[in-house]
This record gives sequence, structure tokens and C-alpha cells, in this order.
Amino acid sequence: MLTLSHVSKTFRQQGSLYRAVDDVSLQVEQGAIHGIIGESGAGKSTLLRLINLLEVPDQGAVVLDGNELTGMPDKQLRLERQKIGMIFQHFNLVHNATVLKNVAIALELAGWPKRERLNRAHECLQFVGLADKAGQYPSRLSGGQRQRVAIARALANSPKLLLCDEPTSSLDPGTTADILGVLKHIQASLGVTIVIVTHQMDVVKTICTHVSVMEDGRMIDSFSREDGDFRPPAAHTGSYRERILAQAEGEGEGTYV
Ligand SMILES: Nc1ncnc2c1ncn2[C@@H]1O[C@H](COP(=O)(O)OP(=O)(O)OP(=O)(O)O)[C@@H](O)[C@H]1O
Repeated sequence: MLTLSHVSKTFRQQGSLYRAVDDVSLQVEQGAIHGIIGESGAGKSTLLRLINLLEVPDQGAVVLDGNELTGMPDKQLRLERQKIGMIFQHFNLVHNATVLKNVAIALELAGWPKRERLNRAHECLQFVGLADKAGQYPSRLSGGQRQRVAIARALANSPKLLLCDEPTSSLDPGTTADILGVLKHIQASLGVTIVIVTHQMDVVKTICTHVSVMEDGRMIDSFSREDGDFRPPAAHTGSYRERILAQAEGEGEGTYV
């Protein structure tokens, strides 16, 4: 459902050019929970932002459900972007708006009439189990509750694809498990495809159906879960894969790096 073909992104850093994402091609299957892992600075977040064109690639193509987003006129791109929700490590909520308003903002931007957007926002809060917090401000909520609000906001426009940038990295293990449960429920019950950037092996182990590994801007490996385990193609024996497999199968815990 999502294809990246030879996508690159270069930033200017202190006067010189730095290629944060280097010729990455990636296929994300419909209904997958696709993890992107790698060490700090590998280019994971940049890659995620290239998917919805928050960062514009220098070269390469991003194709969502057969529609090429790269090079699309702005107006059409704004509509296509409504098919893509996004959540972040630090939730990115509007602090002086209520929980309900935070969710409704996404619909306001999409041009929904007021009554309908409030109804839809309520529905989304119900989905994440926070209907009773609609009138609260984010500062009164726990981290896990704030991430649920962010998830409700990301779901408001009924996206086909949900991008998650380190969604549980600021949360304790119990809350992480709750949020991963919500993401799994979104995939299973709404059929939303999920791409999740993480450095937490527990995230990979718990919910990912596919994993891709980035190193120095390049995609060095991709594999999928089969029969409950991550099985490497016979041809590959790289150390990254071995570490991931070992951790995914329970021999290790904690972070990737
Ligand atoms: N807007 C920008 N301008 C300049 N350099 C940038 C910009 N965004 C990212 N970079 C650089 O690109 C590289 C990749 O960053 P990115 O955040 O994608 O890595 P990451 O794998 O997500 O790392 P982390 O796990 O630490 O978040 C880093 O060297 C970063 O400093």
C-alpha cells in the first residue's frame, strides 16, 4: 500500500551537506505494522517524515495506494495527506485547548462543519477510551492518556496509514504496553496500516509484523514475522539481524542500541 523508491534527503549542516536518507526503497504491505529501527541518527525520523512529505525528498518517489505523492500539486497533496495520520514521542498536543478540541483540530483543518467535527472527535475519544476526558486540558492527563488523545486526533480523518515516531519512548513499560495494545487494536479493527519508528525492541517484539533496519541513512535490511517468529532469509547473516532476531525471540530486552 506504500512504496518508497530510491528516496533520498540531504540537509545542510554547518555549511556542508549531509545525506540523512540515502537511496531508500521500501515496500509496506496493507495491514502491516512495519517497524523501522536503527541507531540514533540513522535517519529513521527523517524517513517517516518523507512518507507524508513533511520533508520533501531530493529524489525518489513516494506512492500511497497507487498515487504518487511526490510531485503532486499542493491541493491534491493536502487531500492525500488526510489518509495519513501521525503520532509523536512527545504527543504534540495543543496545551491551551481541551482534549475534545485537540482531536477536532484535525477535522477543522480538513474543513468539517463544527457539529460534525465535534461528534466525530467524541467518537474517536471513545475509541481510545477517553470519552470522559473530553473537557479536560492535556496538562491534567498522564503521558499515556496524552498519547491516546494524539492517537484519537490522528484517527479523526479515518486514515489508511498511521505513522508513529517513537510513540512509546517517553512512557513507562506498563503504559507502553497499553499504547501498543491500542495500536494493535487500530490495525486489527480498522485495518489501518502502521509504520512505527522505534529504538525499543519490546515494540518490535510485541506488535511489528515487518521490520526494516536503517544505518547511516541507508536501509540495510528488511524482514517479516512468519509463524510468530522473525525468520531471516537464508542469504543473510548480518550482525544487526542476529541481534534483532535474538531480542525479538526473547533472548534480550530493552533498547536496540
Ligand atoms: N532539519 C534538519 N536539518 C539538518 N539536519 C537534520 C534535520 N533533520 C535531521 N537532520 C539530521 O539527519 C540525521 C538523521 O536524523 P533523524 O532524526 O532522522 O535520525 P533518527 O534515526 O530518527 O535518530 P534518533 O533515533 O536519534 O531520533 C541526523 O544527523 C540529524 O541531525
